[in-house]
Amino acid sequence: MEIQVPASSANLGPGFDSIGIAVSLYLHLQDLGSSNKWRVDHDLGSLPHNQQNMIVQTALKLAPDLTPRNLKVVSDIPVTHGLGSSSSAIVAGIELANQFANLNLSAEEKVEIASQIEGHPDNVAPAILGGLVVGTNIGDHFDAFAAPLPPYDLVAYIPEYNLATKKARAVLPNQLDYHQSTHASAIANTLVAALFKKDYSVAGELIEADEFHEQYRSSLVPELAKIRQISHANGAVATYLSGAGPTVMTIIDSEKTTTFINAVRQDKLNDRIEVLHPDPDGVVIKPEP
Ligand SMILES: Nc1ncnc2c1ncn2[C@@H]1O[C@H](COP(=O)(O)OP(=O)(O)OP(=O)(O)O)[C@@H](O)[C@H]1O
Ligand SMILES: N[C@@H](CCO)C(=O)O
Repeated sequence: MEIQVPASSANLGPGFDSIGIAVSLYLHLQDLGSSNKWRVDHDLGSLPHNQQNMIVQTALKLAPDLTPRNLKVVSDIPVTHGLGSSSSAIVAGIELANQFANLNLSAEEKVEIASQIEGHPDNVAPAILGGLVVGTNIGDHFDAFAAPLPPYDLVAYIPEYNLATKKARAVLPNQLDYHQSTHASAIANTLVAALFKKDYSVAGELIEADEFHEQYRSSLVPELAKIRQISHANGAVATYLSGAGPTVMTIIDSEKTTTFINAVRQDKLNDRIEVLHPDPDGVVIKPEP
């Protein structure tokens, strides 16, 4: 049995902590059978190989008596880079418990549990449901709704350096001025309407009008301003900071992607670039090959 979880790109500008899209990079979790203690094979750097691994920790939160297993993780999702690596691990752990403890969780229950663990639904909800998702917590429960899939390429510029979400949240202000917060919220509300109406010209403008987080984080990610400028010159829909960064995401018509990437390279921006697509499926269970 293999569990496949997509990466996710959160915020889309003003959708801070509430909007995210599943994208075509994947974490694959293979079950290699039961064991006397938990073992997680992976080549993802310093992440734990034992019970402390976030995937196992999440599974044990749901099913504390789960029999230990040998697991293998293969993932294209860069860790601490703003593409939802922690959410992919949490969702894989929930699915692991779901499968081996026969929890029979519905998709809604998985979103609820994953959002409680992560604290906000913007990465976990698309990683579970697939596609573009808008959601938040109301009281003690989470609601999430799927919006139409944008028919564009998502070009991820992935700087080499890491940026932990904790560090990128620490630079945010403790308070926002009343008028600034109502305007920031109005921008986000109008973005959601434009996304559901598939008016991507207006949506692009609103994605770049964020007043919640990018201005505070931009000094941590100098590539954001540079790539935004290049994307404007190349007719992109919008460029935004993916999740907490440092990945910079550009939404662009596929016919313009190659020219845009060439322009990025000409500007001596030499880090990893991935041309991604919205993932419509979310977490998927695959039988043994
Ligand atoms: N494949 C994995 N297996 C186990 N734990 C993981 C895995 N990927 C990520 N993690 C955990 O998630 C942490 C990174 O989470 P963090 O929220 O800082 O970054 P991110 O999820 O990649 O970015 P963002 O939330 O901005 O999209 C890692 O330090 C590790 O603890
Ligand atoms: N909405 C979150 C996404 C990363 O977890 C943030 O920007 O901090």
